[in-house]
Amino acid sequence: MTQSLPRLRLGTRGSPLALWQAHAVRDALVKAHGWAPEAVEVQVIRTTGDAITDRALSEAGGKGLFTKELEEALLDRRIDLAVHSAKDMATKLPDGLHLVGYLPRADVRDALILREGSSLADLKPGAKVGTASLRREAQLRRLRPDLQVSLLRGNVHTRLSKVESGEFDGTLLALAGLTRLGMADKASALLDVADFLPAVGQGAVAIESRFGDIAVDALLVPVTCPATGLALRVERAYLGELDGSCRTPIGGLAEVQGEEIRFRGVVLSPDGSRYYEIVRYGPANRALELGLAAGQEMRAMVPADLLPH
Ligand SMILES: NCc1[nH]cc(CCC(=O)O)c1CC(=O)O
Repeated sequence: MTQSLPRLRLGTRGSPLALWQAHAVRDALVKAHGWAPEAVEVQVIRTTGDAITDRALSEAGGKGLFTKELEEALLDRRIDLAVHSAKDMATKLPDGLHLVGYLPRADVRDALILREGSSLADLKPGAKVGTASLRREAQLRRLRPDLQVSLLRGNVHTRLSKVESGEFDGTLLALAGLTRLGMADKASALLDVADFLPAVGQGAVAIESRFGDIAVDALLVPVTCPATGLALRVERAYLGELDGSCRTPIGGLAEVQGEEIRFRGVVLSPDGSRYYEIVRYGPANRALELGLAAGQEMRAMVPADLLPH
């Protein structure tokens, strides 16, 4: 019997990181279903976020910049699934789309990449650190108010080369991204989540589909990681209660331990001088409620100049 190929079209951005993630989803699907590799086609779609390289993404409109064109392709039925870094996704998805699968989450920590040295303490007073993330900037300033933190955008390779060339003394990147690119050895230090919380969704690959496309969704059942899905439900509910516009430094991490979920969230002033933290526990079957309650509690605690009320 001949089969019409491909069975499934995956949409992805074209960055090396995004391609790695899409291929990981393809490989998992092919393995789980015993398909030929050609059964899953990876389609590269350029997004607005890929075209903007000269300013902080928070200034260019924040979340959604890396997903809009992929979501349009999904809605137009040009692809069947979109593969994303969960971290890059807005908390509100367009009508008709939902997240249906998650690969097992990688290490969630941020890595510090230094020109010289092996810990945050090795940066000299006044050293220049580049990042485009408000969350990383604020947490770094909180720990080291003496550092000069400035805008450094671009893909992982660009950022690393600006540290190597001496333009910056250091930068921060998600360890998960470095690892996927085979560059985990570039990490000079890993920042403990106890004093440096990752972004909501960091380290997780999320798969989006059209609502009601149950035949497609069913194909993801054997590849999706339930614990990662629960953690992301908590984190995304928390973030959704707060801001979503990317203009406030926000961190959040849910950890599933058996039947229980532990969530910790932080909000900071951009200069790191003000710091608000919340820790909450809840049963795994109330993940959404846990995230919503954490977000509401945080919102009640944070002054209006940090979070528009
Ligand atoms: N904002 C870009 C982005 N989106 C996801 C990752 C890393 C991979 C992940 O967190 O899953 C990165 C790079 C970075 O922040 O260093």
